[in-house]
Amino acid sequence: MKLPDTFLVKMKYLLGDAYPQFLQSYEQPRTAGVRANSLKIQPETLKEKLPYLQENVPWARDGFYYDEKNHRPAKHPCYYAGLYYVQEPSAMLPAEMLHAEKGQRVLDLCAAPGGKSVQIASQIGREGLLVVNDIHPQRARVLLKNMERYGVTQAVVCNDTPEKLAKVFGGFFDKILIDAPCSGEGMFRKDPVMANNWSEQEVRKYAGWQADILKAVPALLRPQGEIVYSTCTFSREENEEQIEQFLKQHSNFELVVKKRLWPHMVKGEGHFAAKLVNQELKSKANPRKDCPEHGSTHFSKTSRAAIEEFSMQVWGHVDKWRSFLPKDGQIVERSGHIVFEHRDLPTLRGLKVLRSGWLLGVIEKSRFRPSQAYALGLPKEAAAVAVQAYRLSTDNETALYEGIRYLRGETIQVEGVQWKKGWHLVCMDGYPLGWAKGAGSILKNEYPPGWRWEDRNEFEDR
Ligand SMILES: C[S@@+](CC[C@H](N)C(=O)[O-])C[C@H]1O[C@@H](n2cnc3c(N)ncnc32)[C@H](O)[C@@H]1O
Repeated sequence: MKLPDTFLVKMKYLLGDAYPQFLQSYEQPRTAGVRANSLKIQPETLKEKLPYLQENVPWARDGFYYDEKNHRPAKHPCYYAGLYYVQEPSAMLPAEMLHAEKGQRVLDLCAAPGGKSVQIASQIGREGLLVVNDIHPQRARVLLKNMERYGVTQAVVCNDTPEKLAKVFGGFFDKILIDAPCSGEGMFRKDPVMANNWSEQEVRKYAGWQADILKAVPALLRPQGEIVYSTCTFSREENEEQIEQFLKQHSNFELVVKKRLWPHMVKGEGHFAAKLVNQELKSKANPRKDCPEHGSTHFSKTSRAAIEEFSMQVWGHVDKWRSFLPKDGQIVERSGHIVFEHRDLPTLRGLKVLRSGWLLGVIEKSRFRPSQAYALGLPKEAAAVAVQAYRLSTDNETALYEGIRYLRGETIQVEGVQWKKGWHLVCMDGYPLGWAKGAGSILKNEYPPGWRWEDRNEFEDR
């Protein structure tokens, strides 16, 4: 692999005696990993489903290595059910270091495509509130889809600047992850194109962006709150020097821990992560909004009746749909969209928001049409008690192929089976996968076009 000369000179200076081992690491294959989505499945159960998973990633409880030459985990129906994320093992470190707790309010500031966001979502569970943001509109859309695929029900997906977020979420967050855009030196083995694009000028450009992003962070954090700053690059300008500069400007912050993952020392690519804590006990400038006002929202009688009719079809009871909602929130209706929103959410006016909460579905001609996000955010129990369901399994080749046919959008027909009218929940191994509509001898496929099984997969992480 050809690496830029100036990069090698810098690395030699940075690593000293360890430089030859570092160079040797480029002769080794890159590493690949999968992380169980513990919102849906425990890592041990996932290992039973994907027996080719190897040992645990040492710094990530839910992460496993796998051999990417022989296996493609993203080509499996359970991947479409959101049971796991394909993620480079070192990229699992920052969210692990952030260590968010159940019920906390967390911001993932530079979040797309969302590998770390999904990891944080598992930590805070269905009681927490996760705001994820990315400045790039197209990447923010992929981020939204990933949040939906992984069944994150308590998320707000934004596409705005850190400064604008700070105006709305002053002093709001318990924890913030800043997984900054960077020159990607740690990813050269994974993505050699990045090595071709590297220059010292690029490093300086990213360092400037990182400093700008960090400026907005203190205003977003509550007193005693914590942040993790991370990159997948080696340069001091983008790592230690950013932290030093930040600490100089904000004397109330303290560095708690700093970690580098080197490809010659661990089984993973290069990464940097540092955790800082805001020592302030009280902030007058940014009082935490504990009593948020909600915008004018309503849930009309017609919409309620429509969702009850749907609930009757799928679960045999008009009120059953309510039992699958998280505790801390309310149903809101905006322009026919039925959304479950977290109780703590402030007014988001002025922000570019792609989604605030869990989109259950839309009202069309007085009928409720469930969303794909609704199916994937439902707990396993909702599939177990469904009275109208198409239950698929990965147990044998034929059943597995049936699942793939559903994911490709094909109409379902099973010899001798008549499907009741109305909505059916399609499940894979007991996990919700999507919706279909009964119509006598056929089950009409309602798996959305933008989500279908394709050979190339836009969701694979870097
Ligand atoms: C390293 S990537 C994030 C990877 C992501 N955390 C993950 O684990 O999937 C950095 C992201 O920051 C975004 N970005 C760049 N400048 C930004 C800014 N000023 N504010 C917010 N996001 C920004 C980029 O679009 C990019 O998606």
